[in-house]
Amino acid sequence: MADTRATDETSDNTGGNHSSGDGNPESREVEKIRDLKSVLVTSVLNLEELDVNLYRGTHHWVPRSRRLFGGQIVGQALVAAAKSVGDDVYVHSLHCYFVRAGDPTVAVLYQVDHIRDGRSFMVRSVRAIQHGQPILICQASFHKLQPSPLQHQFTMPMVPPPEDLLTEEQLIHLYLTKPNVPEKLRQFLNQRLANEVPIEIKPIQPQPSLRRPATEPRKLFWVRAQGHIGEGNMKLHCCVAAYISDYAFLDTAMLSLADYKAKFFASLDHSMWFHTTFRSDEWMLYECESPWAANSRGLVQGRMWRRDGVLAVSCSQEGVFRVQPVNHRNKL
Ligand SMILES: CC(C)(COP(=O)(O)OP(=O)(O)OC[C@H]1O[C@@H](n2cnc3c(N)ncnc32)[C@H](O)[C@@H]1OP(=O)(O)O)[C@@H](O)C(=O)NCCC(=O)NCCSC(=O)CC(=O)O
Repeated sequence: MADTRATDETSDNTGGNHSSGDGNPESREVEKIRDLKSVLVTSVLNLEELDVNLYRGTHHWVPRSRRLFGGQIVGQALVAAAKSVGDDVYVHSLHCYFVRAGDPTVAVLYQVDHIRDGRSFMVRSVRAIQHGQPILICQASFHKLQPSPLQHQFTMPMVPPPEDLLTEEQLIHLYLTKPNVPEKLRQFLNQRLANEVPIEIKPIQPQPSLRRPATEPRKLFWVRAQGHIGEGNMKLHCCVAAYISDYAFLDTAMLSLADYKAKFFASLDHSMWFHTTFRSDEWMLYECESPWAANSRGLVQGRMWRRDGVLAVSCSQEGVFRVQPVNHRNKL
């Protein structure tokens, strides 16, 4: 299982032709959009400095739950923490609790505490605040680069390259061209299309219908930030990865249960470990699995792979799930 190649990349696990664009007008349109600077950089993660160690963040996309997207709060908290450290240290891990639902109608304040500045490691604590109360507490630790001969990593799963797969959006368009799509499902899918989440996803095994069988709680998809970010700013790529890592992650735990839907679900905590350099605006394979669920909670673990097979980020999260049976006759 272990691959001692670790961070020195040479091969590409996905095979296939990796040139972007296939000459058709739709692909060219997508490439044009990709030339625009990512909204994650221009707006979502662009915090306003209010005072020393105090920042304000605003929102771009809000999920259907009408509570703030957890990835946005974690990403913004990491931006605030990273502003308080020098350019010679990089975030290597963060650990957060979502203690209250975020209110999408007001901005979020981020207050940074300097916990410790050591010789190799620096630790920061960030509180995200709305209405005078914390909605998230986050500890982030930063490390100087200290190369070592101790190196290993798991091997990236073999999957088709992103160029051979359709985006979620393209899959939905394709599905909607079919005759006899139930009205409720059509409405649901149209809502998905209206979603302005600044992330692109290409599922490895798409599930086109709401009515899916119970499966192993594991899924794989290619993911990247929408728009251009560019090389060079590793701090920023880590903050964008924090945003991305919470999207479509927690529902992995629901895959083992068919014929139920989550009446209420929310992430309780979120942890990340950053292993090496990567580009969050380039395709990364997100491997998500849930080793356990019971007692109205589920644990999910994720690995983000660079497409050359290097393990870039590991994540884990526990969520609360209140489920109820789906009445298919009414829904479809
Ligand atoms: C996790 C918490 C809800 C825990 O708070 P409480 O202990 O007060 O909550 P609670 O359990 O009493 O209630 C939560 C909801 O469950 C309902 N509820 C409670 N007991 C229940 C039961 N036995 N059966 C069915 N439902 C029940 C409540 O009415 C309420 O719904 P109702 O509220 O409808 O009345 C809170 O800490 C919180 O909101 N944290 C923030 C979580 C978050 O926003 N994470 C990031 C976004 S999620 C994300 O980003 C992932 C993603 O979207 O993919």
